[in-house]
Amino acid sequence: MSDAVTLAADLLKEHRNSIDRLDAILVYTLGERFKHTQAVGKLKACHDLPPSDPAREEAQIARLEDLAKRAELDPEFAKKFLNFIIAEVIQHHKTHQSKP
Ligand SMILES: O=C(O)C(=O)C[C@]1(C(=O)O)C=C[C@@H](O)C=C1
Repeated sequence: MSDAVTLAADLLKEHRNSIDRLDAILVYTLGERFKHTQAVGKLKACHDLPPSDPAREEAQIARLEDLAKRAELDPEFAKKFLNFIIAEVIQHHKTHQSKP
């Protein structure tokens, strides 16, 4: 193998190691987030509160778009990602509320 090919292979390996480490952080972070939203779901079910809170979501999206810009992440992607997670949380809340 030429030096250039070896170097490229080493760099690819390093990037993939970083990607695997960051994917693990994402999964553990999401796990932590879902623990909190599960607790919120129980509170909402106990106190007859609506599963979704559009005003809160609006504030969260605005904050995340700002963070994304600072982190050099596409703000549209950040928004879609948060909306995807929140939609899942709302489904969990609804499931809680439908249980007697
Ligand atoms: O903060 C709440 O009230 C939640 O239920 C949590 C959460 C979220 O996942 O961040 C989910 C649904 C709401 O519409 C707003 C936010």
